[in-house]
Amino acid sequence: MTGITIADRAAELDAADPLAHHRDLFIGSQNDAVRAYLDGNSLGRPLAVTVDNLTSFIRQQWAGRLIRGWDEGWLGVPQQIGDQLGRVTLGAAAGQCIVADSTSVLLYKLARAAVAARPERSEIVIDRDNFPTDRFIVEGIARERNLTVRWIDVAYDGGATARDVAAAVGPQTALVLLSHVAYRSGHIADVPGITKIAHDAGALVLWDLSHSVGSVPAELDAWDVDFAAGCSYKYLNGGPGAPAWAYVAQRHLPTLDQPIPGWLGSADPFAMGAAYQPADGIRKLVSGTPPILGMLAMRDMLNLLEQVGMPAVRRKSELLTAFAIEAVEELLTKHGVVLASPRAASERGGHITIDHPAFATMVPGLWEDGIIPDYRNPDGIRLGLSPLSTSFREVAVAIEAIAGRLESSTGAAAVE
Ligand SMILES: Cc1ncc(COP(=O)(O)O)c(C=O)c1O
Ligand SMILES: Nc1c(O)cccc1C(=O)C[C@H](N)C(=O)O
Repeated sequence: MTGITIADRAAELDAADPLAHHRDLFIGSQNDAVRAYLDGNSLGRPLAVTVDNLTSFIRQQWAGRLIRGWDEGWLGVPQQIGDQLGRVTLGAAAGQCIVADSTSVLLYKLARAAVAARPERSEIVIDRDNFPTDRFIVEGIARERNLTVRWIDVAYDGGATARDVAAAVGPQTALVLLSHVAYRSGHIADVPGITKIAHDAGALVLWDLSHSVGSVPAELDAWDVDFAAGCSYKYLNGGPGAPAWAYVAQRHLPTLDQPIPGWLGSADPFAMGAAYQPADGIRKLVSGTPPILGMLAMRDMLNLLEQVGMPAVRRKSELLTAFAIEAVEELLTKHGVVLASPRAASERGGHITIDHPAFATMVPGLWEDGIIPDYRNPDGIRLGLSPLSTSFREVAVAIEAIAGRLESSTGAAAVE
């Protein structure tokens, strides 16, 4: 025992954090009623600048330009933000990313397009611990197209590995759908290694980047990824229900056959033509009218991420999760709490999960006390640490609060 408490360590780390001042840019970060917000991996905080930018869009663009706004630039916004996203955090050259729909709908469109591109093959590979929407969509497509789902089992504190995928793929694999960062354990998949294994088997890959985008940098072009999609309301701070984004590698764009051909993804929407003729580039993934208001907040966060740079964001993220693990080991392990996330920083994304049977009923009380993590079945508390808006102090406050509740429920009979 050094005599240094977890709260002291947090204060030291906050004082040494070169990114600490960015926290003040987020509305609510100084609100004392929320003592620790550790769910920015589910819904990021709003940036203050977003209030001004949304207000000015409504006053000047919407009210001022009215229907003329579409011709004057709104139709290009999904692709402009997509290009910025590609440049800032996805490692994707322009023309391959677009903002549209929800992540669920984009995963459906991309997975359907992928299996259509491998018509002679009969299997889709996915892991059993993938986020429910990913699994449900794969099962739905399998039913629609008479395909088989080949499931990969993963460890509770891990995710699908290259070895798992090598054992699962074969001449019948049309598509492998996996998450870059696992929504529960936070495990980072070996995207380039797994993509190569899938390609060597003749299959295509679709990566869900919902839990990495804006926190863990990606190199989609260099990793030779075929398709990717992800949420924008998590580390991209797009706000509740903000539209998702998709990536289609340039080489697939000419032949991509997406299953919801709508007028705004057609080559000449205002020709009001008799037959669907897809647009040339990534715009063919669009089906209907883009939700412009919903995608403006994400642009503000991308501007901030671009200014700070993803390497610095990732460094802070690694320090936050490392500190969270240190605090768990110091305060919670003695109460039987188990880390359900990888220990190696290089294998861990921006959140960690800790398991304990008491967690199933603990989270509502924590929320009432202004400590906001989330609960994930069967017995996990997930601590989501959003690099630019989470302080080390918040991590310490949350883990001390969890320790306090475990102590009172077990009569402080912890094993030292
Ligand atoms: C990994 C993952 N994929 C997909 C989704 C679904 O996103 P949406 O509800 O926007 O369709 C989520 C979050 O809800 C997620 O965490
Ligand atoms: N999208 C969400 C929602 O509409 C309500 C509550 C939570 C969410 C989430 O994003 C959950 C998140 N994808 C997760 O990993 O659990």
